[in-house]
Amino acid sequence: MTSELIYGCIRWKALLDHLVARRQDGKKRQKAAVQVILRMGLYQLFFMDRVPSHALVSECVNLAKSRGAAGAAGFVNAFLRQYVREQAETQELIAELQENKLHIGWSHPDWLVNEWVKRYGKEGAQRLLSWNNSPAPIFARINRLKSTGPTVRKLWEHEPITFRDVQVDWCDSEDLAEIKVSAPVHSLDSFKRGLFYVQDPSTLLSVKVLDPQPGESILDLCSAPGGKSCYIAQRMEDKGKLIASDIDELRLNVVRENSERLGITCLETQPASAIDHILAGEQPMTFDRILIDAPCSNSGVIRRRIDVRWRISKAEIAQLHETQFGLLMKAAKAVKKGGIIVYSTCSLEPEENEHVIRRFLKRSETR
Ligand SMILES: C[S@@+](CC[C@H](N)C(=O)[O-])C[C@H]1O[C@@H](n2cnc3c(N)ncnc32)[C@H](O)[C@@H]1O
Repeated sequence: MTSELIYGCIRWKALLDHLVARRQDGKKRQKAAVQVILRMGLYQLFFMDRVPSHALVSECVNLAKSRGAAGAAGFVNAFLRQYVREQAETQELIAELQENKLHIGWSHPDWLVNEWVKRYGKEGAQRLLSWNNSPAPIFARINRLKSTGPTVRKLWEHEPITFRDVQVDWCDSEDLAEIKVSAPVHSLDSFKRGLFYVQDPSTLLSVKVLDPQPGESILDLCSAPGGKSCYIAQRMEDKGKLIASDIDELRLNVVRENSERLGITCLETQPASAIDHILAGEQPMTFDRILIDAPCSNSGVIRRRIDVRWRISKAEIAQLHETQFGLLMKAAKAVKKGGIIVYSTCSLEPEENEHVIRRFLKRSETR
């Protein structure tokens, strides 16, 4: 309930702030604490059905009193009560905003919505915006290096976890399940024993395309926290050499923890600077296959990374394009003749995807 309230207020911030602002009569914004309390009240009223309206109003008033905004308690009370009375009209207003002012109605940055409407049309953009605002399920990938799908499912029957099978074209259905856990995932014995990894099925697609084979040498250039590296190791049957690299050395610790928990032995972590060093040598080491799971705006995973929409900007996307292009150039130096490079992002923006590839191919043609 608490996390739903926090996530919901972040997701729907622009719409909730619009509902606050239209009652302000041109006055200045509320104090930060009051604004947050109003958002929480409105979110519960319009998006959660578990809290009776009288209870949420009195909770918000108490919060104002206990959070140094006692002077605003009367205002919070009157403000929320008016919305309780006008609940039906406000629902209609929200539906109208979702049709005609998409960035407010679906609570996304204006510039991003404009890009998506241009690219996907209004209906396509609305579907994407609505998807981004729906809570994301949790998935488990079974670790075949330690167990099998049926064995792990049997064990789960004795743990606080429910599951259902998941079918995708690019993965064996035995390997995937959607899970609901009523305790922290890391407290489960099956998790501690490394029998599964929490991972969205979409993240496995680039590894399937990479098609790593046992005995090969593979470089994962941007590997932290290790989701794809660990799946690469599984597909290599833990045989061969897998270098998991990243610019962030602290996050490489997490790759090591994950790979140890999953019982992987073919993986070795290396900071990005070490890869640069290897490539600068007289006879640089080269790899059969390289994955570049590039740092990106994450505009394609806003459903899961709920704060991303309020952090990304056009300028940042342009900067990311440069980093992504640089990584592709680095991979080109490190791949064996006839080897394979897979470039993937979690972004929907062409600047981070096809524009990077086109620039790379154009440059390669002229060499
Ligand atoms: C999308 S995440 C990788 C997710 C990872 N492949 C997984 O499946 O768990 C991108 C990673 O790129 C790393 N990164 C950013 N700039 C980098 C660079 N110039 N060289 C190498 N890694 C970089 C970030 O630290 C981040 O961990």
